[in-house]
Amino acid sequence: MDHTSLVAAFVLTGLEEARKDTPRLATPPAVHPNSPAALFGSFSLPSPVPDDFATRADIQDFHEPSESTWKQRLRAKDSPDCAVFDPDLLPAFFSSFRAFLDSRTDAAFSDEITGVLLEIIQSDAKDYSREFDQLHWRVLRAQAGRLGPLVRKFAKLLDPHLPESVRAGPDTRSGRNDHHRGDLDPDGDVINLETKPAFVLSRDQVPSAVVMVQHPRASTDPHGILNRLIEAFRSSPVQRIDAGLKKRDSHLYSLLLRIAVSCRSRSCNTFVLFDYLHYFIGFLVPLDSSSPTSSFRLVFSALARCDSPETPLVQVTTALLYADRFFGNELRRRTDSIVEATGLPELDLEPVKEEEEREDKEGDGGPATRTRQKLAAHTLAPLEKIQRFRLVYPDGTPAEFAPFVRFNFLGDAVSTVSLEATAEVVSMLEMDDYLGHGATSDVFRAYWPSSPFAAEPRMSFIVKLPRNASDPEKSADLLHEAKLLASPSLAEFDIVPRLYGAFKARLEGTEGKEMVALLEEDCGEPIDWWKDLTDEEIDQLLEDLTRLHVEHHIYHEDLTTEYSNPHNILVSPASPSSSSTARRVRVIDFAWAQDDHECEGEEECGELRMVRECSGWSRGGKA
Ligand SMILES: Nc1ncnc2c1ncn2[C@@H]1O[C@H](COP(=O)(O)OP(=O)(O)OP(=O)(O)O)[C@@H](O)[C@H]1O
Repeated sequence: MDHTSLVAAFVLTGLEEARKDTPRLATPPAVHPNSPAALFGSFSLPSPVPDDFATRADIQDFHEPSESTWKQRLRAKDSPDCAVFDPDLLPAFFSSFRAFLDSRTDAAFSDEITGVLLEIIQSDAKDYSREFDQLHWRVLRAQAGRLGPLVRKFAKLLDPHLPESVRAGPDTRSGRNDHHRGDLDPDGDVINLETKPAFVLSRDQVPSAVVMVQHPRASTDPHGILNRLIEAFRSSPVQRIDAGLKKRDSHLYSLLLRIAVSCRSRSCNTFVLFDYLHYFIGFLVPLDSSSPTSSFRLVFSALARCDSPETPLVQVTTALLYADRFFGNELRRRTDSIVEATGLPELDLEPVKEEEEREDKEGDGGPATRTRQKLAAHTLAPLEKIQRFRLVYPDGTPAEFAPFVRFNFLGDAVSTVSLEATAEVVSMLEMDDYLGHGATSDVFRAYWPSSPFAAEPRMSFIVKLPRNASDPEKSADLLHEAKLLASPSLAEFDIVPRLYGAFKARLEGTEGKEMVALLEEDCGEPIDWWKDLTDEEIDQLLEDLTRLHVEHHIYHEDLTTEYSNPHNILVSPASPSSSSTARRVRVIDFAWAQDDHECEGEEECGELRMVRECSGWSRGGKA
């Protein structure tokens, strides 16, 4: 078998078949570092950077011992100073990788691998090249899953041919190379960041984060976030990531910080940013390379299509695994020359500081609490009064759904309310991050006021839509959740999200079918493990859950995954209405909850016992 057909056989018939047929690849590494576990961290991307993300001024006090509140903050050294746009970075990076491959003794093999891989990519690209608007974003999201296996295949083909010194090899660690909040970094600092990039590629414990932009028109619309990224750098290829940028375009600001958090929380300096169709490749470059604690610049390339034969995404992604070996110096040189030629804009934090001080003086509690209290009162109250809304993507494009209309769900059945147009004002609610889904709903974070360009800070809330718009059962499950959350006794119980309203929209092209949407309070981020809660928080949670059972007769049914992970327990910073600085632990997702539970008490009740046992194991682990 010649080499080309060998490679083709390997790819087409799978690893096991190829192992049988080929003596040259007969002994692939037993444990490959680019295993699926390493490739797929998670496909959800909860925003790691809340909208009230600390400014650089706030970051300075991060190390204060009184800092007991859980906050997702960048430490000063993690915060990129500025972003540098290098349109030629991608081709330069790719050709450098190709030159590296070509310098191997069996130079021809890189072409053969490229050929086989390109074929696969381009067959995938046939789907992508269909009219974009015909592709539902859910389909695109599912297709993004193909990238991981492609990269894995490519890395497997490549690795055995590389010289020992750069080979990923069998000994390197497989699995996610994540740091968890509370771990210590190499400098002994507590890591206080939790993010979920799309997945993390890991080689020799050097990871690369792949950050997915969960928005269907991020790069296809002129005002999509990726195009806005390019637009922002059109006049100057160097931009400060500061309060000025936050004011001009808060989405862009959050995106750049999110990239930095995704990378830095995994001690990783390389990333791919993509939205299924287009991608950027980028790096965090230390300002002072001699000091590992120096702050960083974010450097990224121009937008490239995923199916481009020039720079196939899968090869570029794989190349990131080897980037540190041959691209570091060149990258620094390029960055420095752009920054020198352009000059670094001045950092201007004064107006923001003044604003914050004014707010602090007016409030009652600690600074963070007062700000939120004020914001909550001013910005989220109108949500409860909205009668009709349309969903809008961050670029202003209306989502495909008809306007939603508030309805009295405590009295009405789903399909009987009139949705005829009225002269009432239709609010535009802007979806932002796609937070994820369960069996029932797709969940988005949204902001109020909705304009990304508004000067005032915005508050987030949650939009829950049924997973399958035309399935009446999903809408009925959401309605069930709404009824529970709105019941007078539960509405005041802080452990559950506040419901701002239930709405419905008529589905076009269906015989009178309607879908339900819920607007809920944003309860923060899900915890990964029980050990993410302190002992005091677990005690409080157990007490609250017992109240939920005994006083409110609610049996949640879905508190944990089948592996006992607490996926419906969320944490958020301190309550806006309390002077306490403790973070809040909340329970979400009442779509399947029973509301007629006669609880036999914590000794006998299955759900209470299960939570006590699972959280108890984690306490045992801590001790
Ligand atoms: N109120 C909220 N605040 C913050 N994030 C939320 C909120 N509600 C949902 N989410 C996010 O959305 C994800 C999916 O939500 P949820 O579990 O409610 O979906 P579901 O379809 O109702 O679940 P299930 O399959 O259990 O019925 C959650 O894991 C969480 O990340």
